[in-house]
Amino acid sequence: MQVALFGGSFNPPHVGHLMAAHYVRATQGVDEVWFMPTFVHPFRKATVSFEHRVRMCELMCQDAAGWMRTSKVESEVGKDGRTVDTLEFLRERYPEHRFSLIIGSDILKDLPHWKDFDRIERMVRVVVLNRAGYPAEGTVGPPLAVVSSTDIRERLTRGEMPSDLVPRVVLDYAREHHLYGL
Ligand SMILES: Nc1ncnc2c1ncn2[C@@H]1O[C@H](COP(=O)(O)OP(=O)(O)OP(=O)(O)O)[C@@H](O)[C@H]1O
Ligand SMILES: O=C(O)c1ccc[n+]([C@@H]2O[C@H](COP(=O)([O-])O)[C@@H](O)[C@H]2O)c1
Repeated sequence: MQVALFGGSFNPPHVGHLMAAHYVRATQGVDEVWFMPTFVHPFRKATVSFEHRVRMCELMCQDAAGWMRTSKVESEVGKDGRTVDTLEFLRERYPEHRFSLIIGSDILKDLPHWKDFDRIERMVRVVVLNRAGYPAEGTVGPPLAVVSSTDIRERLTRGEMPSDLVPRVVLDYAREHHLYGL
């Protein structure tokens, strides 16, 4: 089975992530897309708890007939959240799967600070999505969705309800658990 891994903070997950997963499944020859919320972010990004972000991703995946999944693997690797270590762990756990890694073009600038990105490229196919506002060479597909978790958190802080940017089930969960000042 071909699996595309989509790591991120997902704080909260939004329609940009959803569109990206659909795009990859539709065009990149993969059977499944696995969202992998960060447990320890290598750059120490502050977020709501891992459990809340996992639950929001699970809710976002629930309509996708099984091909879109949420993995808690980052909490099992037991290191400092480096993607290369997660890939090693997954390859050992699922030797029968072929993995690829999805990243948005906004994080190309960070790659020099990643651990062993050259090794990652040797281990898996890296699919760089063309994130709207971050044009770069080597990306695939059209610009995707002007939406970010930062913008959503800011809107919520201002008392706006970004119901066109966040899946309804995710927003309902955030409201129920009083996340992001709701
Ligand atoms: N709108 C989008 N289009 C394409 N890729 C995206 C989009 N939003 C996020 N991504 C990609 O999804 C992955 C996880 O992103 P993340 O969870 O950090 O979302 P974000 O919206 O960038 O969050 P924040 O604003 O908090 O940094 C990254 O590889 C990122 O590049
Ligand atoms: O491996 C690394 O060194 C590394 C450094 C920074 C970020 N990452 C991964 O990049 C993914 C996207 O992160 P972010 O900041 O966009 O939420 C997420 O899966 C992180 O674990 C990985």
